Amino acid sequence: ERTPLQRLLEHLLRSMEKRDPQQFFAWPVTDNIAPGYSQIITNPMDFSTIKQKIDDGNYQNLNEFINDFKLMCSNATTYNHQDTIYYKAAKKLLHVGLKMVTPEKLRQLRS
Ligand SMILES: NC(=O)c1ccc2nc(N)sc2c1
Repeated sequence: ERTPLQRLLEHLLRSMEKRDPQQFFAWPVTDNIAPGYSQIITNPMDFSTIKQKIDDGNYQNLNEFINDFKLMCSNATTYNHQDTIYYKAAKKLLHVGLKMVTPEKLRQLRS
């Protein structure tokens, strides 16, 4: 059975995933597609891992979820050069995702 927090996080995750249509952030990045990734990025994160953590009841609050979202985006801006589609997508996704969790947006969800 879903706790209220799990239901909120599932909703936010689905909304964030919709803003990643190319699925750059859907799965863990492999060294095959991104040479040297595992040496450069010490704390990988992706939407499928976030989903599993929600399902496992791993997040104690909204901020822990937001921190993983920020980590996912910052990993992409760390590994990928500024002129890549991945870097640009990460910047946009971060901005859009954080707008979803403003107090105003959260209040609309509660009512
Ligand atoms: N999330 C990422 O940083 C990411 C995703 C996909 C991808 N595909 C490549 N060829 S490099 C790369 C990086």
